[in-house]
Amino acid sequence: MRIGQGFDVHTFGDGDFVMLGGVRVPHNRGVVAHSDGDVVIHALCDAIFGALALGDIGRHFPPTQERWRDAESRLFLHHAAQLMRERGYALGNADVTVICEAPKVGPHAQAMRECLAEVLGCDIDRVSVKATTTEHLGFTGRGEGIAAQACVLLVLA
Ligand SMILES: Nc1ccn([C@@H]2O[C@H](COP(=O)(O)O)[C@@H](O)[C@H]2O)c(=O)n1
Ligand SMILES: C[C@@]1(CO)OP(=O)(O)OP(=O)(O)OC[C@H]1O
Repeated sequence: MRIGQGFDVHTFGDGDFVMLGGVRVPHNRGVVAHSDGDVVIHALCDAIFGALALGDIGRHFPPTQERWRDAESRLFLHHAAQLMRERGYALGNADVTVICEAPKVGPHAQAMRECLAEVLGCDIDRVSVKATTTEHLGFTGRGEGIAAQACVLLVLA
């Protein structure tokens, strides 16, 4: 078994939606990012890369490379899942927490779980998506940005 954790932050910027767990969530801001800025998927990728001791998302998809500009983050997760399988592991479970005052994640959590499970190639009951505010404290509390943290357990396939 291998355990991994990941964390990601993006600043809010111009726009009217944020990508979260592969789902387009309407919001009065967008995010500033090289890719589509999906903090859920970025944290999940880093958790998988961490569990496999394969570095981090920036090593696999350097922000200096034009080819990743506006990229769909589900491509990153697909790659992480492929590396996991190549090394003989399957996803035991993944647990993600989104941290922001808004948008509300709850109404979209099921769609995110469905999308993540599809990209990961696993049953939906292995994937959890939760959310919390920070009670108006800190950068998420001031609505300056959005964060996500993820934990994964990888089991021998
Ligand atoms: N962006 C968010 C934040 C929170 N939720 C849901 O609200 C519950 C209460 O949040 P607190 O920070 O006040 O504990 C939380 O447990 C989530 O169910 C949400 O959907 N989206
Ligand atoms: C995802 C990558 C892709 O170039 O860029 P960003 O979208 O800026 O996201 P970040 O969470 O900063 O991770 C770094 C990069 O790998």
